Amino acid sequence: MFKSAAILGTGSFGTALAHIIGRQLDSVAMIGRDPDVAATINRDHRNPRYLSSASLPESVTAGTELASAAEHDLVLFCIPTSATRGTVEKLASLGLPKETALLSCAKGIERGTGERMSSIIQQGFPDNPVAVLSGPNHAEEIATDLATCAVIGCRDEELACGLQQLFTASHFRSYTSDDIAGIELGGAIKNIYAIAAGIAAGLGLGDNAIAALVTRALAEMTRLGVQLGGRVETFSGLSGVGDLIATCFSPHSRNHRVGNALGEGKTLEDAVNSLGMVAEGVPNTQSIYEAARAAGARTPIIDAVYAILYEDMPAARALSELLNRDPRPETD
Ligand SMILES: NC(=O)C1=CN([C@@H]2O[C@H](COP(=O)(O)OP(=O)(O)OC[C@H]3O[C@@H](n4cnc5c(N)ncnc54)[C@H](OP(=O)(O)O)[C@@H]3O)[C@@H](O)[C@H]2O)C=CC1
Ligand SMILES: O=C(CO)COP(=O)(O)O
Repeated sequence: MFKSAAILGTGSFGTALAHIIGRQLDSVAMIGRDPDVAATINRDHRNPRYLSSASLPESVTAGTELASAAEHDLVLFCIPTSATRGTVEKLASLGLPKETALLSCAKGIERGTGERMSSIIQQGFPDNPVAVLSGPNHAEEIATDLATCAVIGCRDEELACGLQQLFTASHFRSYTSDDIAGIELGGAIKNIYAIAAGIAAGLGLGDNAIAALVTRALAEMTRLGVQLGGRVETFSGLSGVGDLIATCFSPHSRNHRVGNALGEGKTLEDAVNSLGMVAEGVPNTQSIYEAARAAGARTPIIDAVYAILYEDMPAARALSELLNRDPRPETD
Protein backbone atom coordinates (compact mmCIF):
# COMPACT_ATOMS: atom_id res chain seq x y z
CA MET A 1 0.00 0.00 0.00
CA PHE A 2 2.78 2.46 0.90
CA LYS A 3 5.94 3.08 -1.14
CA SER A 4 7.40 5.97 0.80
CA ALA A 5 7.00 7.92 4.03
CA ALA A 6 8.08 11.18 5.62
CA ILE A 7 8.86 11.22 9.34
CA LEU A 8 8.46 14.60 11.01
CA GLY A 9 11.02 14.69 13.84
CA THR A 10 14.56 13.36 13.88
CA GLY A 11 14.41 12.60 17.61
CA SER A 12 14.39 9.24 19.39
CA PHE A 13 11.06 7.94 18.16
CA GLY A 14 11.44 9.22 14.61
CA THR A 15 14.82 7.49 14.44
CA ALA A 16 13.48 4.21 15.88
CA LEU A 17 10.57 4.14 13.43
CA ALA A 18 12.85 5.01 10.50
CA HIS A 19 14.93 1.99 11.51
CA ILE A 20 11.79 -0.21 11.20
CA ILE A 21 9.93 1.16 8.18
CA GLY A 22 13.11 1.95 6.25
CA ARG A 23 13.41 -1.79 5.66
CA GLN A 24 9.90 -1.98 4.19
CA LEU A 25 9.70 1.11 1.98
CA ASP A 26 11.54 2.39 -1.09
CA SER A 27 12.20 5.71 0.60
CA VAL A 28 11.82 7.24 4.06
CA ALA A 29 12.55 10.95 4.52
CA MET A 30 13.22 12.15 8.04
CA ILE A 31 12.40 15.85 8.34
CA GLY A 32 14.01 17.70 11.24
CA ARG A 33 15.28 21.13 12.23
CA ASP A 34 19.03 20.71 12.29
CA PRO A 35 20.86 20.61 8.93
CA ASP A 36 23.97 19.10 10.56
CA VAL A 37 21.95 16.19 11.96
CA ALA A 38 20.37 15.68 8.52
CA ALA A 39 23.76 15.76 6.78
CA THR A 40 25.17 13.16 9.17
CA ILE A 41 22.17 10.87 8.67
CA ASN A 42 22.65 11.12 4.90
CA ARG A 43 26.38 10.46 5.12
CA ASP A 44 26.69 7.91 7.93
CA HIS A 45 23.19 6.34 8.05
CA ARG A 46 23.11 7.11 11.77
CA ASN A 47 21.53 9.91 13.78
CA PRO A 48 24.38 11.63 15.64
CA ARG A 49 22.12 13.13 18.32
CA TYR A 50 19.55 10.47 19.21
CA LEU A 51 20.12 6.69 19.38
CA SER A 52 23.44 7.23 17.67
CA SER A 53 24.38 3.56 17.67
CA ALA A 54 21.30 2.51 15.65
CA SER A 55 21.94 1.96 11.97
CA LEU A 56 19.44 3.35 9.49
CA PRO A 57 18.69 1.51 6.23
CA GLU A 58 19.97 3.02 2.94
CA SER A 59 16.39 3.98 2.04
CA VAL A 60 16.38 6.54 4.89
CA THR A 61 17.44 10.09 4.07
CA ALA A 62 17.07 13.30 6.05
CA GLY A 63 16.41 16.98 5.40
CA THR A 64 14.87 20.08 6.93
CA GLU A 65 12.27 21.07 4.29
CA LEU A 66 8.77 20.48 5.64
CA ALA A 67 7.33 20.94 2.14
CA SER A 68 9.05 17.72 1.01
CA ALA A 69 6.51 15.74 3.08
CA ALA A 70 4.11 16.18 0.15
CA GLU A 71 6.24 13.80 -1.95
CA HIS A 72 5.33 10.80 0.24
CA ASP A 73 2.17 8.75 0.67
CA LEU A 74 2.43 8.56 4.46
CA VAL A 75 3.50 11.22 6.99
CA LEU A 76 4.40 10.22 10.56
CA PHE A 77 4.25 12.84 13.33
CA CYS A 78 7.12 12.05 15.72
CA ILE A 79 7.49 15.47 17.34
CA PRO A 80 6.45 16.57 20.83
CA THR A 81 2.76 17.22 21.34
CA SER A 82 3.52 20.87 22.16
CA ALA A 83 4.87 21.27 18.60
CA THR A 84 2.05 19.45 16.81
CA ARG A 85 -0.41 22.29 16.16
CA GLY A 86 2.28 24.66 14.89
CA THR A 87 3.74 21.99 12.62
CA VAL A 88 0.29 21.00 11.31
CA GLU A 89 -0.51 24.63 10.51
CA LYS A 90 2.81 25.10 8.71
CA LEU A 91 2.39 21.89 6.73
CA ALA A 92 -1.23 22.73 5.87
CA SER A 93 -0.12 26.08 4.46
CA LEU A 94 2.40 24.24 2.27
CA GLY A 95 -0.22 21.72 1.15
CA LEU A 96 -0.47 17.92 1.02
CA PRO A 97 -2.33 15.69 -1.47
CA LYS A 98 -5.58 14.62 0.14
CA GLU A 99 -4.70 10.93 -0.26
CA THR A 100 -1.62 11.27 1.98
CA ALA A 101 -2.20 9.23 5.14
CA LEU A 102 -1.21 10.91 8.42
CA LEU A 103 -0.05 8.88 11.41
CA SER A 104 0.23 10.45 14.85
CA CYS A 105 2.90 8.81 17.04
CA ALA A 106 3.09 11.40 19.85
CA LYS A 107 1.70 10.82 23.34
CA GLY A 108 -0.17 13.69 24.94
CA ILE A 109 -3.09 16.09 24.72
CA GLU A 110 -2.94 19.82 24.07
CA ARG A 111 -2.87 22.26 26.96
CA GLY A 112 -5.78 24.69 26.97
CA THR A 113 -7.97 22.81 24.49
CA GLY A 114 -7.54 19.24 25.81
CA GLU A 115 -7.48 18.10 22.20
CA ARG A 116 -5.91 14.84 21.11
CA MET A 117 -3.19 14.94 18.45
CA SER A 118 -5.28 13.10 15.85
CA SER A 119 -7.99 15.80 16.16
CA ILE A 120 -5.44 18.58 15.70
CA ILE A 121 -4.03 16.83 12.64
CA GLN A 122 -7.51 16.20 11.22
CA GLN A 123 -8.42 19.88 11.69
CA GLY A 124 -5.40 20.87 9.59
CA PHE A 125 -6.14 18.21 6.95
CA PRO A 126 -9.91 17.65 6.95
CA ASP A 127 -9.82 15.46 3.82
CA ASN A 128 -6.85 13.24 4.70
CA PRO A 129 -7.07 9.89 6.49
CA VAL A 130 -5.63 10.07 10.02
CA ALA A 131 -4.48 7.18 12.23
CA VAL A 132 -2.51 6.77 15.48
CA LEU A 133 0.18 4.38 16.68
CA SER A 134 0.81 3.58 20.34
CA GLY A 135 1.91 0.88 22.77
CA PRO A 136 4.88 -0.17 24.92
CA ASN A 137 7.41 1.15 22.42
CA HIS A 138 10.60 2.50 23.93
CA ALA A 139 12.65 3.86 21.04
CA GLU A 140 15.89 2.50 22.53
CA GLU A 141 14.58 -1.08 22.29
CA ILE A 142 12.93 -0.74 18.87
CA ALA A 143 16.16 0.64 17.45
CA THR A 144 18.04 -2.43 18.62
CA ASP A 145 15.46 -4.86 17.23
CA LEU A 146 14.12 -5.99 20.60
CA ALA A 147 10.62 -7.36 20.17
CA THR A 148 7.46 -5.41 20.92
CA CYS A 149 3.85 -4.88 19.87
CA ALA A 150 1.89 -1.76 19.01
CA VAL A 151 -1.72 -0.87 18.28
CA ILE A 152 -2.80 1.15 15.26
CA GLY A 153 -5.94 3.20 15.78
CA CYS A 154 -7.81 3.84 12.56
CA ARG A 155 -11.42 3.94 11.46
CA ASP A 156 -10.69 3.10 7.81
CA GLU A 157 -10.22 -0.66 7.54
CA GLU A 158 -8.09 -0.58 4.39
CA LEU A 159 -5.71 1.99 5.82
CA ALA A 160 -5.56 0.10 9.13
CA CYS A 161 -4.51 -3.04 7.21
CA GLY A 162 -1.91 -1.11 5.21
CA LEU A 163 -0.40 0.36 8.37
CA GLN A 164 -0.52 -3.00 10.11
CA GLN A 165 1.43 -4.51 7.23
CA LEU A 166 3.96 -1.68 7.33
CA PHE A 167 4.47 -2.10 11.08
CA THR A 168 4.98 -5.84 10.89
CA ALA A 169 8.51 -7.18 11.20
CA SER A 170 10.10 -10.25 12.74
CA HIS A 171 10.40 -8.36 16.04
CA PHE A 172 7.47 -5.95 15.71
CA ARG A 173 3.83 -7.05 15.78
CA SER A 174 0.95 -4.64 15.38
CA TYR A 175 -2.75 -4.87 16.13
CA THR A 176 -5.62 -2.68 14.93
CA SER A 177 -8.45 -0.92 16.75
CA ASP A 178 -11.00 1.75 15.91
CA ASP A 179 -10.87 3.34 19.39
CA ILE A 180 -8.58 6.22 18.45
CA ALA A 181 -9.58 8.26 21.52
CA GLY A 182 -8.90 5.41 23.95
CA ILE A 183 -5.52 4.70 22.37
CA GLU A 184 -4.38 8.32 22.48
CA LEU A 185 -5.70 8.91 26.00
CA GLY A 186 -3.91 5.86 27.43
CA GLY A 187 -0.63 6.93 25.84
CA ALA A 188 -1.01 10.46 27.16
CA ILE A 189 -2.18 9.69 30.71
CA LYS A 190 0.39 6.95 31.45
CA ASN A 191 3.20 9.52 31.19
CA ILE A 192 2.03 11.05 34.48
CA TYR A 193 2.06 7.69 36.25
CA ALA A 194 5.57 7.03 34.97
CA ILE A 195 6.60 10.26 36.70
CA ALA A 196 4.75 9.09 39.84
CA ALA A 197 6.51 5.69 39.75
CA GLY A 198 9.84 7.47 39.31
CA ILE A 199 9.10 9.71 42.28
CA ALA A 200 8.22 6.66 44.39
CA ALA A 201 11.51 4.98 43.41
CA GLY A 202 13.43 8.20 44.10
CA LEU A 203 11.83 8.42 47.55
CA GLY A 204 13.13 4.92 48.26
CA LEU A 205 9.77 3.12 48.31
CA GLY A 206 9.73 -0.64 47.72
CA ASP A 207 8.26 -2.95 45.08
CA ASN A 208 4.99 -3.32 47.02
CA ALA A 209 4.35 0.41 46.96
CA ILE A 210 5.18 0.78 43.28
CA ALA A 211 3.00 -2.21 42.33
CA ALA A 212 0.14 -0.69 44.34
CA LEU A 213 0.67 2.69 42.71
CA VAL A 214 0.65 1.28 39.17
CA THR A 215 -2.46 -0.81 39.93
CA ARG A 216 -4.36 2.20 41.25
CA ALA A 217 -3.01 4.23 38.30
CA LEU A 218 -4.61 1.74 35.91
CA ALA A 219 -7.96 2.14 37.68
CA GLU A 220 -7.61 5.94 37.53
CA MET A 221 -6.48 5.95 33.88
CA THR A 222 -9.44 3.79 32.90
CA ARG A 223 -11.93 5.94 34.84
CA LEU A 224 -10.59 9.21 33.39
CA GLY A 225 -10.00 7.81 29.91
CA VAL A 226 -13.60 6.59 29.67
CA GLN A 227 -14.89 9.98 30.88
CA LEU A 228 -12.80 11.65 28.16
CA GLY A 229 -14.20 9.42 25.40
CA GLY A 230 -12.17 6.16 25.30
CA ARG A 231 -13.62 2.65 25.53
CA VAL A 232 -13.01 0.74 28.75
CA GLU A 233 -11.38 -2.30 27.08
CA THR A 234 -8.76 -0.17 25.34
CA PHE A 235 -7.17 0.70 28.69
CA SER A 236 -6.43 -2.97 29.32
CA GLY A 237 -4.70 -3.17 25.94
CA LEU A 238 -1.25 -2.33 24.60
CA SER A 239 -1.74 1.43 24.60
CA GLY A 240 -3.17 1.33 28.14
CA VAL A 241 -1.79 -1.11 30.68
CA GLY A 242 0.92 -2.26 28.22
CA ASP A 243 2.47 1.17 27.92
CA LEU A 244 1.79 1.91 31.61
CA ILE A 245 3.89 -1.08 32.66
CA ALA A 246 6.68 -0.28 30.17
CA THR A 247 7.08 3.31 31.28
CA CYS A 248 6.54 2.80 35.01
CA PHE A 249 9.25 0.12 35.21
CA SER A 250 11.71 0.86 32.42
CA PRO A 251 15.02 2.66 32.91
CA HIS A 252 14.53 3.99 29.36
CA SER A 253 11.48 6.02 30.33
CA ARG A 254 12.28 9.73 30.31
CA ASN A 255 9.17 10.39 32.41
CA HIS A 256 10.31 7.85 34.97
CA ARG A 257 13.76 9.48 35.04
CA VAL A 258 12.25 12.93 35.66
CA GLY A 259 10.17 11.48 38.51
CA ASN A 260 13.17 9.71 39.99
CA ALA A 261 15.13 12.96 40.06
CA LEU A 262 12.21 14.73 41.76
CA GLY A 263 11.93 11.95 44.36
CA GLU A 264 15.63 12.36 45.06
CA GLY A 265 15.04 16.04 45.76
CA LYS A 266 16.06 17.71 42.48
CA THR A 267 14.02 20.60 41.10
CA LEU A 268 11.74 20.08 38.11
CA GLU A 269 13.92 22.44 36.08
CA ASP A 270 17.09 20.46 36.83
CA ALA A 271 15.33 17.15 36.19
CA VAL A 272 14.06 18.28 32.77
CA ASN A 273 17.28 20.05 31.74
CA SER A 274 19.49 17.08 32.52
CA LEU A 275 17.28 14.85 30.32
CA GLY A 276 17.83 16.71 27.01
CA MET A 277 14.80 14.95 25.47
CA VAL A 278 11.07 15.39 25.73
CA ALA A 279 9.27 14.07 28.84
CA GLU A 280 5.64 14.45 27.78
CA GLY A 281 4.41 13.82 31.32
CA VAL A 282 5.66 17.24 32.40
CA PRO A 283 3.41 19.39 30.16
CA ASN A 284 0.75 16.67 30.17
CA THR A 285 0.41 16.73 33.94
CA GLN A 286 -1.00 20.22 33.34
CA SER A 287 -3.10 19.43 30.27
CA ILE A 288 -4.54 16.22 31.69
CA TYR A 289 -5.12 17.71 35.16
CA GLU A 290 -7.11 20.50 33.45
CA ALA A 291 -9.05 18.00 31.30
CA ALA A 292 -9.82 15.92 34.41
CA ARG A 293 -11.12 18.98 36.28
CA ALA A 294 -13.26 19.98 33.30
CA ALA A 295 -14.71 16.45 33.16
CA GLY A 296 -15.30 16.36 36.94
CA ALA A 297 -13.16 13.19 37.22
CA ARG A 298 -11.68 11.83 40.46
CA THR A 299 -7.90 11.59 39.87
CA PRO A 300 -5.95 11.53 43.17
CA ILE A 301 -2.67 10.31 41.64
CA ILE A 302 -2.67 12.90 38.84
CA ASP A 303 -3.57 15.57 41.43
CA ALA A 304 -0.61 14.53 43.61
CA VAL A 305 1.83 14.68 40.68
CA TYR A 306 0.38 18.07 39.69
CA ALA A 307 0.90 19.37 43.25
CA ILE A 308 4.53 18.18 43.25
CA LEU A 309 5.34 19.58 39.80
CA TYR A 310 3.37 22.80 39.83
CA GLU A 311 2.46 23.70 43.41
CA ASP A 312 5.82 23.01 45.08
CA MET A 313 4.41 20.28 47.29
CA PRO A 314 7.21 18.10 48.70
CA ALA A 315 6.98 14.58 47.22
CA ALA A 316 6.93 12.92 50.65
CA ARG A 317 3.95 15.05 51.72
CA ALA A 318 2.05 14.28 48.53
CA LEU A 319 2.63 10.57 49.17
CA SER A 320 1.44 10.85 52.75
CA GLU A 321 -1.72 12.69 51.64
CA LEU A 322 -2.41 10.01 49.02
CA LEU A 323 -2.13 7.24 51.61
CA ASN A 324 -4.23 9.03 54.21
CA ARG A 325 -7.30 9.81 52.10
CA ASP A 326 -10.67 8.53 53.30
CA PRO A 327 -10.92 4.74 52.91
CA ARG A 328 -12.98 3.43 49.96
CA PRO A 329 -13.84 0.16 48.21
CA GLU A 330 -11.32 -1.08 45.63
CA THR A 331 -13.81 -0.96 42.76
CA ASP A 332 -16.30 1.86 42.49
N1 LIG B 1 11.09 7.93 22.71
C1 LIG B 1 10.17 6.97 22.81
O1 LIG B 1 10.48 5.86 23.25
C2 LIG B 1 8.77 7.22 22.36
C3 LIG B 1 8.30 8.49 22.14
N2 LIG B 1 6.99 8.66 21.77
C4 LIG B 1 6.44 10.00 21.58
O2 LIG B 1 7.02 10.59 20.41
C5 LIG B 1 7.03 12.02 20.57
C6 LIG B 1 8.43 12.51 20.26
O3 LIG B 1 9.27 11.96 21.26
P1 LIG B 1 10.81 11.61 21.05
O4 LIG B 1 11.17 11.41 19.65
O5 LIG B 1 11.11 10.53 22.00
O6 LIG B 1 11.46 12.98 21.59
P2 LIG B 1 12.97 13.45 21.48
O7 LIG B 1 13.14 14.45 22.56
O8 LIG B 1 13.87 12.30 21.40
O9 LIG B 1 12.98 14.19 20.05
C7 LIG B 1 12.08 15.23 19.78
C8 LIG B 1 12.16 15.59 18.31
O10 LIG B 1 11.20 16.61 18.04
C9 LIG B 1 11.86 17.78 17.55
N3 LIG B 1 11.21 18.97 18.05
C10 LIG B 1 11.21 19.45 19.32
N4 LIG B 1 10.50 20.58 19.39
C11 LIG B 1 10.07 20.83 18.13
C12 LIG B 1 9.31 21.89 17.54
N5 LIG B 1 8.85 22.90 18.28
N6 LIG B 1 9.06 21.83 16.21
C13 LIG B 1 9.52 20.81 15.46
N7 LIG B 1 10.26 19.78 15.97
C14 LIG B 1 10.52 19.81 17.27
C15 LIG B 1 13.29 17.67 18.07
O11 LIG B 1 14.12 18.45 17.24
P3 LIG B 1 15.61 18.87 17.72
O12 LIG B 1 16.40 17.60 17.76
O13 LIG B 1 16.03 19.82 16.63
O14 LIG B 1 15.46 19.51 19.06
C16 LIG B 1 13.52 16.18 17.92
O15 LIG B 1 13.76 15.84 16.58
C17 LIG B 1 6.58 12.29 22.01
O16 LIG B 1 5.23 12.65 22.02
C18 LIG B 1 6.77 10.95 22.72
O17 LIG B 1 5.87 10.76 23.79
C19 LIG B 1 6.14 7.61 21.56
C20 LIG B 1 6.59 6.33 21.75
C21 LIG B 1 7.91 6.03 22.18
O1 LIG C 1 6.02 6.14 25.45
C1 LIG C 1 7.10 5.61 25.61
C2 LIG C 1 7.31 4.15 25.49
O2 LIG C 1 6.17 3.50 25.06
C3 LIG C 1 8.26 6.45 25.98
O3 LIG C 1 8.13 6.81 27.30
P1 LIG C 1 9.01 8.00 27.89
O4 LIG C 1 8.61 9.23 27.10
O5 LIG C 1 8.68 8.07 29.32
O6 LIG C 1 10.45 7.65 27.63
